Amino acid sequence: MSKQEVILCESLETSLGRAIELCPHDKLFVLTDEHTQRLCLPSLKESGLLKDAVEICIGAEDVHKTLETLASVWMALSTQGATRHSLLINLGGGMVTDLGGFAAATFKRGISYINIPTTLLAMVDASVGGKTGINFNGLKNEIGAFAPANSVLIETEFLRTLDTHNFFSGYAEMLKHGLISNTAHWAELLKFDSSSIDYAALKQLVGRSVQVKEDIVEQDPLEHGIRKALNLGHTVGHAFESMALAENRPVLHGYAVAWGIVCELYLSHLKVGFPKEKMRQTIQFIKENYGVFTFDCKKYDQLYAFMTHDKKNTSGTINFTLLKDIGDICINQTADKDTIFEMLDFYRECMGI
Ligand SMILES: NC(=O)c1ccc[n+]([C@@H]2O[C@H](COP(=O)([O-])OP(=O)(O)OC[C@H]3O[C@@H](n4cnc5c(N)ncnc54)[C@H](O)[C@@H]3O)[C@@H](O)[C@H]2O)c1
Ligand SMILES: O=C(O)C(=O)C[C@@H](O)[C@H](O)[C@H](O)COP(=O)(O)O
Ligand SMILES: [Zn+2]
Repeated sequence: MSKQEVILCESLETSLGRAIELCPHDKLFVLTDEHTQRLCLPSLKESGLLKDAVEICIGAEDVHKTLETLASVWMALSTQGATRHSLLINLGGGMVTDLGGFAAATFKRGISYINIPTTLLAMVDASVGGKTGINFNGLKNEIGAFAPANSVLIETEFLRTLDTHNFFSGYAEMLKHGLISNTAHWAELLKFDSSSIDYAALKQLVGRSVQVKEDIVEQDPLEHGIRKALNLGHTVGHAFESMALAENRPVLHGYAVAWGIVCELYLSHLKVGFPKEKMRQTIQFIKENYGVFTFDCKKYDQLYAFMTHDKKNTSGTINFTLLKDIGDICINQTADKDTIFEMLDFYRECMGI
């Protein structure tokens, strides 16, 4: 898989002009969602680089990361003259870069695309590394492909319009990157002052966080091994997210991951000795900033069933990525049903539900 270019932009206009030049094309398309069309596209159009672009706009949020929305993007490309030599620019959060990336990967068996992430989560995680796809059959990212963008252009100025909930959603993936990298990065993340954001400092943090992901993806682009580190918190987090979708109370991805990290740090402590004090500090940060996903023990079997669909699983065994310590990653860890239920008991006890 070709290594993609990830740029922490000083000038988005300059970086975009160069990225477009690197992708010779016959027609240009720009995919936004209904919010990024209003909030992010106008500043991009001022550059003149998109003057001939065909705009495609889809509904916002994960509830639109569906086959129906994907088909609408395929239809727009097909009816508005896209060819195998056309170029797609995805301007949005992870929903847009996941769905748009998969649309690009599948239209005429694949066209080039550029990601311009506009949420914190997309900047540090979703837009990088080539995981694309949609939710299907009530399951997160059930359909998709590994298809990296040609270029990823990170412009942190877009974060100035991002609401607090979505800021913290992305921050959860940064916390995950801190936990899988080193104690200094983890400690820095726990003490960031989110009440009055220093955007220059945030840009540096974004750079460090996306580098953690880039380094892992470069070692294992197709998730045969160490890339499973990036899935810390997701075995449980995706089950929470799928249950929330099924109960029509959708939660932001990062919140599900944060609550999943509570569970999987407990499992890490129980099975591979993750230090209790670091677990306590991390859980305290999550409790203070992420609220709680509520369910009772009658839901354990359904959560367990969701976990059996996790793409990391092999031969029917639920797979977890755990930590012996910060930065000390244990992939391909398993737990029996009783232990998983004990983990869910711990979550409910420590989150007070
Ligand atoms: N492919 C990957 O490696 C990867 C990694 C992490 C998450 N994901 C996926 O990413 C999705 C979550 O991404 P997300 O959190 O970016 O959600 P999102 O794309 O739904 O964006 C969240 C909300 O923020 C709005 N928004 C976007 N940019 C904005 C801006 N600059 N200012 C104001 N509002 C803005 C959007 O319109 C939307 O309403 C999930 O589907 C998750 O599964 C994928
Ligand atoms: O890039 C990866 O690898 C990740 O696991 C990043 C995750 O934060 C992201 O949510 C990803 O979409 C989850 O992958 P999945 O294979 O569990 O769907
Ligand atoms: Zn994630």
